[in-house]
Amino acid sequence: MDRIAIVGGGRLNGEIPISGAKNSAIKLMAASLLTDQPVRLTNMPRLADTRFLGKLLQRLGTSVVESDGPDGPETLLHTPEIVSSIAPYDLVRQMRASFNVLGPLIARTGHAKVSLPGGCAIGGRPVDLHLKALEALGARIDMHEGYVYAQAPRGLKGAEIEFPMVSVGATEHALMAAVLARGETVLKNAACEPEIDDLAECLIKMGARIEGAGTPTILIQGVSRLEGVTHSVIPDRIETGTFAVAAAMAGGEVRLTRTRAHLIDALIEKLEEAGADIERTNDGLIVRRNGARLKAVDIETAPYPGFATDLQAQFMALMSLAEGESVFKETIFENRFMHAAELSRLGADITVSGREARVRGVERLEGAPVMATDLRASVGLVIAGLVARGETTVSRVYHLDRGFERLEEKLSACGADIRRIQGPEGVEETE
Ligand SMILES: CC(=O)N[C@H]1[C@@H](OP(=O)(O)OP(=O)(O)OC[C@H]2O[C@@H](n3ccc(=O)[nH]c3=O)[C@H](O)[C@@H]2O)O[C@H](CO)[C@@H](O)[C@@H]1O
Ligand SMILES: C=C(OP(=O)(O)O)C(=O)O
Repeated sequence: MDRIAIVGGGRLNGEIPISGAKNSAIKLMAASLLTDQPVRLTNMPRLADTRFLGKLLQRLGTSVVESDGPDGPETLLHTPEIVSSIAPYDLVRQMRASFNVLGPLIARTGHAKVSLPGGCAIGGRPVDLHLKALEALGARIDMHEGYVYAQAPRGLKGAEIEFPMVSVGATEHALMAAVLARGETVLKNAACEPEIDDLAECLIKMGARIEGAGTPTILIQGVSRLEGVTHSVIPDRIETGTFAVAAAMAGGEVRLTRTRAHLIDALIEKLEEAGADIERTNDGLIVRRNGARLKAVDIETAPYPGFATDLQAQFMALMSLAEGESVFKETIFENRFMHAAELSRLGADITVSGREARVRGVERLEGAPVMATDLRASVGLVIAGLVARGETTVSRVYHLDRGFERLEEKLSACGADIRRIQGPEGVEETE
């Protein structure tokens, strides 16, 4: 099992190119099942999650070819025929987004058997909204022994679907299924995350008829088939935000490139309120902090364009050294404060009560062994390690590898003292 060791104290100075968004790439990969033509995804992040999903797609009949193109890493996905409509437990349990193959499989073949998903353990994470949306589109759903069985022998039919709460995954799932359904579908109270816009943009290029993606109401006119496409994955806003927080934490000056500052407006507002200096550029942003201690600010997570729950752990690490007390309210997932206990091992002063955490800024953190509990929590610990005195070792790095491409390399290039300690060969720990 690999660990990451960080010796804290140095500032960060330099440039970090941002990769394609994990949470977009994996949905786009699933969407490639909707056509029998080749789908070329450029600006692809190379991550454990994209690798896992590639394995699942291969099982379903997709050829998956990775290469390096002029715009960085590419993946060519081609599913001339669905050879299996079964997504087995072993390939779905590791990552939530694997479940999103269900809709495309039903849309393409009229039936599917997909294991209930895994993913970060940050709350109950049911899939009822996904299933209700598919039922509304005419699929018959049954559940046995951890598997969802879906049937729509005469194809899917457009419907009006109003989500009782905002769900990124359910919105994407309904969108992917509705593009090949007969007639019109209206999605109300849809999620507005940039990854949904990215998915819709790709589907439109494939011939889908979609209006309103990125707003709470999405209108879809079903078409009978989709074409192949070349599509560049949107920059990863969570990686962008993570490095922005890391720079604000360590101090110095870091230029984030190949990204878009507006994707993290809510975070930028909070970083500025805390006292960091942010400059928006044509291809990203520059984050500076020279000397002065940051001030405590409060955070409440919310669906986009609100403060992203996927940046909450990183910001908590930042606030652990700020002057004053900050209150964190986590409104999306009921169990997403597991990093608090690990940050406390480094000397942070944090009290968690239900969905609220109070962080009283301390003068310094001290390095210690800590354990990653989920993807974003683990990078929050790395950020804390960047400033903690002495060495911090983060174990269970497989969480980190799900969503951060070449993290050590990118931080080292800015002067961080960070290295991976390889675990014994042949031992790959999974969730
Ligand atoms: C792979 C991916 O893109 N993951 C992201 C996606 O997760 P994911 O798509 O799983 O998150 P959702 O937006 O669906 O979840 C939001 C809330 O809705 C609840 N819910 C969701 C579906 C459902 O059928 N029933 C239900 O009750 C969830 O438990 C949660 O409390 O959006 C989250 C919220 O921005 C991010 O933290 C994840 O990084
Ligand atoms: C929670 C995340 O991923 P998943 O939904 O796959 O668990 C994440 O990307 O932060």
